[in-house]
Amino acid sequence: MTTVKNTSGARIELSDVSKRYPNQAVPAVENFSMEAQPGELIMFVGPSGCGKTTTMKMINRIIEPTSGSIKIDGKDVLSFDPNDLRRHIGYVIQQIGLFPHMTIAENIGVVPRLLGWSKAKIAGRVDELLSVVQLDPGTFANRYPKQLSGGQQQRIGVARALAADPPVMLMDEPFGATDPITREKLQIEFLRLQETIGKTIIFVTHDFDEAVRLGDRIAVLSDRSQIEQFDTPANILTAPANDYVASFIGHGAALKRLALIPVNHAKLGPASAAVGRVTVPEGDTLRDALDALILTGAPAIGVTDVSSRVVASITVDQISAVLGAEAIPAVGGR
Ligand SMILES: Nc1ncnc2c1ncn2[C@@H]1O[C@H](COP(=O)(O)OP(=O)(O)OP(=O)(O)O)[C@@H](O)[C@H]1O
Repeated sequence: MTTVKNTSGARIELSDVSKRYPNQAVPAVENFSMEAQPGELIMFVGPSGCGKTTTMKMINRIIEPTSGSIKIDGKDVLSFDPNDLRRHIGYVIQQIGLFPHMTIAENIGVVPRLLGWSKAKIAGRVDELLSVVQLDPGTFANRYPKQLSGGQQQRIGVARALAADPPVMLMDEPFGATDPITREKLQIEFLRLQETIGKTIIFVTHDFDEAVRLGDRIAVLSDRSQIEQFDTPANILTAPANDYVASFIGHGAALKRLALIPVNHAKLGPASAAVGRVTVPEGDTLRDALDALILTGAPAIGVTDVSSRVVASITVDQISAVLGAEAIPAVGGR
């Protein structure tokens, strides 16, 4: 399960939660139960309309549940004042929602201002958060949102959600509107950030690859937010609970699993067997190694240690062996 890390997160418990919108024959969410541990990054993944967003928005009461209970660190969310609750839960959405007439610094400072922080404390926090999301405070603090790229705006959205250091973050397709390269960059940065902040995060996505890349655990949801499987990415890829989950994973489950396994988990060959100049660092994934082997066409490539010395070699067969009996799917599949 989840690796132990620093956490400033809270436990979230949803018990038997249902939501029926007015005049709807079927509930949007029916008897949903789940627990997220402090510091866990939980992905909700499922097709459009299955109830992911409704389920998530009930946690900060943007949508009120029809029945069931939701607790944060044991406290029922219905016992909070809704505005107070929302100030203590970071919220990041795809449309970003930055205020166009406010500078970046003012945007990030919105919640701290509402909480009555001093100007000096807010300014310090803004600088700190801009650095955390890898934007230079001197360059960006006084710009307006339209003077930033989409990826930069999305980083500001994350910084703003973190401003008051909330224990819980809700993220609704936060990187959905960015191009694939920016998206991957944001995902990697976000993972690095979560390593240090350890929030409890519920993250909604359509994209199974994103769920695999980011999640400590993934909830695969079907209609009415029914949980088809709730487990680690590796377990879901290795043993999908049913045909629904298997079809959601799609083709190339083996390749996705490779993206979770470091090169040094394979039984490597001697450094002397490496052919050509292309190498792969031992901390990279088997997916990276396979890509490099396919790209070069070499029978074996070098594996390097932290000081970039070639210390071993790796072949396609050695990668296959890690996956056991599973065959590696055709090149090009993902
Ligand atoms: N305000 C509303 N009134 C009535 N029905 C609604 C309302 N909001 C959502 N629904 C319905 O509830 C179901 C779940 O919607 P929800 O937005 O939670 O799904 P989702 O999985 O997040 O979808 P998407 O990925 O497309 O955002 C859908 O059938 C939707 O049409």
